[in-house]
Amino acid sequence: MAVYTDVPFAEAAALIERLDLGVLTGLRGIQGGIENTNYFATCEHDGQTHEHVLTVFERLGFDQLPYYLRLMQHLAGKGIPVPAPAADSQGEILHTLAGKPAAVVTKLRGRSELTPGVRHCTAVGGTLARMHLAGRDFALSQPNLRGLSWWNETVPVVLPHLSPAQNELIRAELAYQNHVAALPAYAALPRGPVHADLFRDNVMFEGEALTGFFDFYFAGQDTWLFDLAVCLNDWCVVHAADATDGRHRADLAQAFLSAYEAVRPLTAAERELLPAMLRAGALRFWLSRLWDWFLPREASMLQPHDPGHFERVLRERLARADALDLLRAPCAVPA
Ligand SMILES: Nc1ncnc2c1ncn2[C@@H]1O[C@H](COP(=O)(O)OP(=O)(O)O)[C@@H](O)[C@H]1O
Ligand SMILES: N[C@@H](CCOP(=O)(O)O)C(=O)O
Repeated sequence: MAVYTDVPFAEAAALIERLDLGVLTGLRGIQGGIENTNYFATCEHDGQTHEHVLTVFERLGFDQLPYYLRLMQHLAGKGIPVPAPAADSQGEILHTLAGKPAAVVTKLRGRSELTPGVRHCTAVGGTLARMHLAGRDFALSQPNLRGLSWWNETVPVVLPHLSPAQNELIRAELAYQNHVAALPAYAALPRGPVHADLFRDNVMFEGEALTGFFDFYFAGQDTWLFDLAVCLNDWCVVHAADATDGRHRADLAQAFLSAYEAVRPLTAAERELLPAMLRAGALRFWLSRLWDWFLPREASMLQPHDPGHFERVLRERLARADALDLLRAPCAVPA
């Protein structure tokens, strides 16, 4: 559980009232998450009980946050299932709590599915493609702040903590990703606002029905293919306690890709660069997990994710050409 900032109840209640969300009756720190402080806020409004999520942003500042919150507002307005930020009477959706930026968003129903099946992957793949298309006319722009520039800055910071073999792997992969980013095929990739962290724990389901994507606070302008690769690395792998090496599961990967392509078929450049982006997705999360592990912040309670998992995923993507061939195979696109 990550609760970096203890929000006084009275301060939260005043914000809830200002947002016309009723009377705050409960405020519970949320388990899970590593980036921000999150609370469930229970409110009584017109005799009904509603739940919202109150987030205090720990690393992101007032400059970057409008992008994420307006993106959620934009997507929600287009019917994509994402939490909608609550606005005050002036239309402002970015607020201040305990001296830090804060937001209140709608709580999604259901729970995350950590051992997804084909139907879950189908639902996420299709919704991801719809989200990409819905983001095309979003007016604001902000780079993916955990993209290549950040990798170039952060690899030297974590290098002193790595073994010689890890050192060699991460430097080689960084060099490869810089090379890929300079390719004409990379320049040709379609792009727009992407979630960039759409892991299993950032999607809610009721049974097999998807109720929404959340945690947009790593979103940014990037290639749609990178977003897809991040998902394939997390959703479509063997989810077993004894197999945490990131091997792809063909049925899940094909279901995810088919559903995605039923909405938006991949371009030739995307097919060519999917293996490179799968590696990029693995590097991105290996690096951020190393950074969180070796350079932790103060927190009331904090469980950093295991960096070793994404080191294994990266090694797996490098070693198993057959897994990449599987993903490059043409997918059935309904007429
Ligand atoms: N809009 C939401 N609806 C329902 N639950 C949410 C919502 N936002 C966050 N949560 C809950 O809070 C937990 C932590 O949120 P998350 O955004 O992943 O935190 P962090 O940004 O710190 O990584 C999630 O696992 C989920 O249970
Ligand atoms: N998904 C990332 C960590 C980001 O944390 P989140 O709880 O905000 O998704 C990872 O698994 O390393």
